[in-house]
Amino acid sequence: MEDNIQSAYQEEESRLNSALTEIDTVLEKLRNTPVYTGHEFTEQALEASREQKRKDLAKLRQEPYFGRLDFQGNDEDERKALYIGKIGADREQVSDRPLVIDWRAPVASLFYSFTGGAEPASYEAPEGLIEGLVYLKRNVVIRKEILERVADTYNRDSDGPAVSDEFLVYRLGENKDNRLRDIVSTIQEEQDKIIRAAKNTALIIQGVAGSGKTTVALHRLAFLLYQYKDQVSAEKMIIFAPNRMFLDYISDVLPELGVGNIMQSTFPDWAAQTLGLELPEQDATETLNRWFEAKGGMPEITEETQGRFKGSTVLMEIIESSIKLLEVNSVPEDDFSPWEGAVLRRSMILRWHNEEYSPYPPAKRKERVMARIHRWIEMELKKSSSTAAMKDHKKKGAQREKAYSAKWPKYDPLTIYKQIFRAVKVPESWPIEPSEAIPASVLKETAKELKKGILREEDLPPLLYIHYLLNGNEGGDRFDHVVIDEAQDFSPFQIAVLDLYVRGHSFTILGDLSQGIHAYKGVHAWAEMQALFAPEHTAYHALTRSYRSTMEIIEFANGILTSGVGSSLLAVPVFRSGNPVRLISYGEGQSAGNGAESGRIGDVRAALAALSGREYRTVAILTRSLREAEELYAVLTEHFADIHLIDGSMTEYRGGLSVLPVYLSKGLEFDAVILADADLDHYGSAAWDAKLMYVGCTRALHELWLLHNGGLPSYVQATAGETATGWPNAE
Ligand SMILES: Nc1ncnc2c1ncn2[C@@H]1O[C@H](COP(=O)(O)OP(=O)(O)OP(=O)(O)O)[C@@H](O)[C@H]1O
Repeated sequence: MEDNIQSAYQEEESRLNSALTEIDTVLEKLRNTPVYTGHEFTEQALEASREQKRKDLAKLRQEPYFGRLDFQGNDEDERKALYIGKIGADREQVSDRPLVIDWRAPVASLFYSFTGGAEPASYEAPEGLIEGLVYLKRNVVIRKEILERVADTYNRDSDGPAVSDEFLVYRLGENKDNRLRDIVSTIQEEQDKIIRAAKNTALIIQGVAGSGKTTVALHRLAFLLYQYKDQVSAEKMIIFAPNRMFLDYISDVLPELGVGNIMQSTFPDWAAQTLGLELPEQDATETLNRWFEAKGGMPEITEETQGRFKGSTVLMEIIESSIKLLEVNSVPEDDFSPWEGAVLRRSMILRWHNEEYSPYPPAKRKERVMARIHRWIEMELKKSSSTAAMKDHKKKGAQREKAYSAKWPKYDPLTIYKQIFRAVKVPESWPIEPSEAIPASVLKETAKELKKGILREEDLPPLLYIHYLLNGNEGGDRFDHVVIDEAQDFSPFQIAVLDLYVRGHSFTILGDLSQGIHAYKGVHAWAEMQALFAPEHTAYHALTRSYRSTMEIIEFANGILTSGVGSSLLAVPVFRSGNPVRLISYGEGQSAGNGAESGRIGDVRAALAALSGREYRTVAILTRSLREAEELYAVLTEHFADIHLIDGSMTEYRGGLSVLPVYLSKGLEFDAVILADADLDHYGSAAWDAKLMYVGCTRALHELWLLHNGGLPSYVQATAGETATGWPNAE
């Protein structure tokens, strides 16, 4: 066995050396080609492509490939060793295979989809299905041109039948810094299917915590750009994520995959920009506080809860019928007379409005009709009997034109939204009625807030929809693809509005219902979103394997899901074992008798000291509320100079030691997590409390400690059997 590993290493080292020499030769040639600086278009394009190649090869040199697949197609005479890397590279001389195959190429899909066994394997190529035998699947770790590791995950000649997880486990065991990383070398079959799914489908993905949803979505973007290079462009793809700090956290993955320029935004930021509105900065934090800091637990959520109602397609229908009525009744009742003796009949204006300009949306239509009226006035002016009369008509005409325009409905989204909710007076001639379908409590509350100028996140989809119905898609440009991460917090209305701005329903919608801690506005079942699309335009995938955490942590978190959340969407761990989850009661041992800092604060501090003393790069303390995070931070910052508080207003994620409320930890991960106050005083017995705790526990990669005051929620007790209790050195 040793000998095999040794010879595999030598074989790969020699192949690496020859690959590097080949890259150098091509690079040298490119560098010696004089840079074209002239004005000839074709030459400029060639120069741009040479420059891109210079950059790609310089990058490729550092880590030319990560995998090798030996494959022999049924029609081929011999098996070929295919080397797979993040960027493809051709050979210097003409050859039957490239120097490096791009991981997104059809044949590279075998590297991910092949799960072992003696049976032939196949992949979909442009020329049809190619079938053959896989002989070897090998992972090769190269860093800065040095071969560090060779691991065979399948060898037809010597191994058992299945592809082994050994290399994956090695990769998962590494510590994390402050950035999400690419996973090209270890993409799993279930993930690969999503990454390579056809473009024009609204993919809805339910994935357990740590199943790689965010990572997979980013790889999918890179794949779509490769596979559909003539149809899509990075500038027309967008990722929606919950907050700006999360966008910062994921910002390295696409550049690592050689992809740039993809837009990244939060829904409120994009909506505000599209609407040309300035949103008050504190809105999101204020909303979070309202739900998460409420004493006595989460208020009850029903379909009449503001967020749920405003995210529903019921409101969409109300808006649609309101705008239709407004449109039908928009042309003022009277004929238009710019001055005595000149009359433009309403019937003519109606003809323009209802026939000639009917393809335009209402606001544009009004603009066209008013421009036509303006031209009519100018023609009429020419008929004036004298210069003095013309001057007089011109003045009167301008005034009456303005007054006539003011009689039309005000085609401004916010005004119409306020009218629908009766936050402003509605002119009698405009038939916007408060619909009986709006629950009285929502009507009252919204009118009150709108009068005060308060706009919440849930007001944005309806505003955008009104904007779209009034103006159409103004820029005319649509997204080629939209990714929505943490989609369980999105409402059906949000998705429906986005669908108006995307070509071919091309969505990747990812989330986890068990992490639906924003249930006051998000979906409660994926069917709510699937219902928005025709069956042929949507597909559903479930990711059940969790890659982030150790088996111990996953099993513990599964216990919370079963007995607290009441969910059967349990995570299947990769076989990676670590320390047991630890439950520590305040005041026992470590900090007892430590003066003012005995008990809770002393214990949190001791736990942080213990965990940050190990070889972890990121450690987080998760509290139930922001206030508690702030309080702990104030004390801990005296002892840990490099600790930081995450409070929802950050735009950058720094890694290291962090304190944050559990609801802001969603999407992030840490080597070690200390869940402070994991007790009944902070987490009630409702499913929502269990979801919060589930989110907190599943942030940990290697180590999870729960600190509490003795009274544990039943869903923690139910799983306590598989944990360790008390301080490690007290055992
Ligand atoms: N195939 C894989 N190979 C190696 N690491 C993986 C793989 N899939 C996922 N991971 C790792 O698992 C962790 C979780 O991934 P990610 O954050 O994308 O999951 P998620 O489903 O979005 O999680 P959550 O819903 O809990 O936020 C990351 O560290 C990621 O690198």
